[in-house]
Amino acid sequence: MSVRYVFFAVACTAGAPEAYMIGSSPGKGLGVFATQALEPGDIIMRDRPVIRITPPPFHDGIGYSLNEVGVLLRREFELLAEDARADILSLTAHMTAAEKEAIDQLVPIFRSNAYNTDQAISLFPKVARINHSCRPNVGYAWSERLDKQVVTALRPIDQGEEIFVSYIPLLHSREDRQKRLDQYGFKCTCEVCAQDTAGLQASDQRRKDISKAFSDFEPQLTLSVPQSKAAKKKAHNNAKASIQLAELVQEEGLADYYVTAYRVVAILHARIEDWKEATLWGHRSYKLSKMVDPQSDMTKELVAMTNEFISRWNDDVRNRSRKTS
Ligand SMILES: C[S@@+](CC[C@H](N)C(=O)[O-])C[C@H]1O[C@@H](n2cnc3c(N)ncnc32)[C@H](O)[C@@H]1O
Repeated sequence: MSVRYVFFAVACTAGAPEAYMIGSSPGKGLGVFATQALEPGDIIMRDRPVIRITPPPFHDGIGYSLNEVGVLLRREFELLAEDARADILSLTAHMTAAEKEAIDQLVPIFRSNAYNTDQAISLFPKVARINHSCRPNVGYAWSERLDKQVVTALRPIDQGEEIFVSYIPLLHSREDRQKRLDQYGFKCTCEVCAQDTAGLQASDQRRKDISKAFSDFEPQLTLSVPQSKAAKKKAHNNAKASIQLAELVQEEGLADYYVTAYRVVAILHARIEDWKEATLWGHRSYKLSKMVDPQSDMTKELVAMTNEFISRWNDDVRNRSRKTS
């Protein structure tokens, strides 16, 4: 990838060199690029919020009152030092014609760049430079303990490759994804959206199939083992089909969804008491979940669940060896 790098704001402190730099991304303004080859699980950046607000009440069908958000933002902004204010005002924002005329552009800046962080909404000056892709290569998680947003590689990334997150849920057709991205004011030209018609149709179909499989499997995601003959047969078919789901997610390169897909495969194999496969997929899901957020409820659930599968697998092996001896 040939990119003309624009070096700026690369903090050079003692310790490991930064794994990223901010540079120009053709057609997308600025973007974030890997300064070294990265492996899944490598942490790319930890960024502290420059502004964090607890949002006003959310009104169904309307959303947040922009006036109320504006007041909260202005209050926080006024407390900041000059350079922090300049950082915020330099961020890219999609604005309506009326907003362009307005003196206060904090709301559109926040809307285009902020992330949900537990009960709050936060603006991170470096994370805000990460562009969107419908096939992102990094994940992110808010760490209350560190007071930072942590960005982690989800798959191998080459030196110089651009880092992409996803701004939207991805299990939708290109047309539907574009509708959601309209609020950011750009037409997505990521590697998925830039494919030819045949490639796009295949991608849309895969995402539709993945989404359908997730909702079809949802009611089956309990750890109780089916008892009737018919239910057992269905559970075997589901376990088989869940492997196809994991393969489909991998084929589409949806690294954001690996944890969820592998968890489904693990649970559906537990329902047919295939403890070896349940353990294998449970481990896969856990490892990826831990990379992005070691403290998340999902990671904790996967530890407990996979340990249960291991213990069942152990029992199975012991029982079998008792029978044969
Ligand atoms: C959160 S900012 C990302 C950083 C931004 N490129 C910058 O220069 O500061 C979001 C804005 O980046 C641009 N952008 C992000 N992803 C893009 C994409 N896939 N294609 C085109 N523009 C994109 C859009 O202008 C969008 O409103």
